[in-house]
Amino acid sequence: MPNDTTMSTILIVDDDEEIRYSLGRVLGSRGYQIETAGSGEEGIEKIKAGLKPDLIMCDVRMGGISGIETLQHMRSASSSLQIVLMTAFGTAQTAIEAMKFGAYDYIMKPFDVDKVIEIAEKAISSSKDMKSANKYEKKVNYDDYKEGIVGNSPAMQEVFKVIGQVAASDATVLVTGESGTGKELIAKCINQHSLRSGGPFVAVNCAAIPDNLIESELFGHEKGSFTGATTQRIGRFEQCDRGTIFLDEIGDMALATQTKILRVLQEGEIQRVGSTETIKVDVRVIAATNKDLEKMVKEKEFREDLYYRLNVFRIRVPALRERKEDIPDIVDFMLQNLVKERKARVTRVSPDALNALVSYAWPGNVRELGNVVYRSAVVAQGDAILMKDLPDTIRGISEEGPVAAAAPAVEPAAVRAELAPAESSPEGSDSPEPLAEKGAEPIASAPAPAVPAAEPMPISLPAIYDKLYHELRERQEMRILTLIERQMIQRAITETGGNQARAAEILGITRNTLKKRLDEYSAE
Ligand SMILES: Nc1ncnc2c1ncn2[C@@H]1O[C@H](COP(=O)(O)OP(=O)(O)OP(=O)(O)O)[C@@H](O)[C@H]1O
Repeated sequence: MPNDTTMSTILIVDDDEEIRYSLGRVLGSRGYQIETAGSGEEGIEKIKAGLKPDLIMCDVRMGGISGIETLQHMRSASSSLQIVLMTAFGTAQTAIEAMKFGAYDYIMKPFDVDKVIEIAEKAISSSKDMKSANKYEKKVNYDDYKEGIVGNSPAMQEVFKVIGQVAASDATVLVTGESGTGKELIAKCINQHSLRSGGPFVAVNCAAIPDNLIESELFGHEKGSFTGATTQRIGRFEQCDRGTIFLDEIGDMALATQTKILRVLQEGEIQRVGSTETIKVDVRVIAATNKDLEKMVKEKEFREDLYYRLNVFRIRVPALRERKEDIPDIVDFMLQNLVKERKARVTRVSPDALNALVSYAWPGNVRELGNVVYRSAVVAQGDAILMKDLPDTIRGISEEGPVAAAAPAVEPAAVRAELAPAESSPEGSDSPEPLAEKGAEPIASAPAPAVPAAEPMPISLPAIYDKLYHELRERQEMRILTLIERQMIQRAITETGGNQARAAEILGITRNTLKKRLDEYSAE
């Protein structure tokens, strides 16, 4: 007998009286209160009349409106309702539709009694989690954060004060902090509040550009100045005349280029590569680094004079683990953003999931948090992220055993926003047949190719892979899927140091399939 089923009600919607009876008996014997309806319309009427089931088990094919239509109606009536669809005719289309419109699960008739009970128990427990997440109110007013920087912690308030002090001046600012803490956001914010806000803001990641190209990138070049310079090129400094240039990862800049940056700061002029002509530029420089520049100066890896020039004002952005109290607000802000920008249906986080997010150490800082929130919103089935939707590392489960939390969790304050339309929300789905085109078994893990602006993510992302699989198959673009699959396989091989058994395990395919694919690639 499951725990605490006394208050749990299951509504069975099926036009087959026998199914209503037998399912009702099985679930009733587990202590659930059973309600039945002989059609989708009758089910909807019962909900309208005030019935509040914890779970609806609904047939897909019925006389009158279909199970999918019933699901859509009921979803819009209550976001925490869990709905399991049942069918004797399992097609890929129906399964995809069911999950897309937010079914908790999809089961085939004839039923395996144990399976039905297991699904019902899980769905009801998930419904309870969602209800408990319901009482939380929206934490942040999205429109108050036009700059996209959220943070009420004393540490971030200090950062905001310095931004306010330096913004209006033309002073050079050095922003320091670990990767993903929001240094670029802060640079943008300084620009927005400066007298140059109408001018261009150009960000250059110095670490991403090879040493031999960085000067041409920053200062431009003349035609023929080096092999490959077939046309004249205007550099970033010239492009952002009267604006602000953000030199990210300045600690990775070669000493020769550092000298030229110093000249811009001192003289306000540049020379294109291959030219002796000096060009005046009016550019404010904001630089950022996650390196210890003082140490680099001591070790003669960074020019001391440039360091002093850049360090006129310094903003140190605290790591996320130093301002855990900001996490609920940032999560709320990110979810509101997902609802707004991507029509996500997830608007909340259950208290225990939020607690786990707050407890985690976030080595990748806010960027990592953003990736986790997005990933979890994709796999979440209702309108709330639950504990089960979080990656294992955040839940404290890793291959090495539980992950130590960096600091005690703050009181879980959670997040709530207005209900968003569900149509184009990110879907989680149990793909019935990924890789079916090739007659192989599904790959259950993937990087995050469906997330345009996201950063590199762990490779175990079944829901995103599945979503992509169905979308691409619908558009008959299996070639793209093949390319993605290839990337996944290569990444798994690299990450496991060439261990095929482990790579196959991560990818969720057999070793034979992996071998077959690798043979195909090497035959090309
Ligand atoms: N306080 C914040 N509130 C909301 N979102 C934030 C905050 N700080 C950072 N982000 C988000 O986190 C991501 C990383 O931020 P950003 O690129 O500014 O970090 P960074 O420190 O410049 O990273 P890197 O050192 O790798 O260049 C971005 O998507 C940004 O919008």
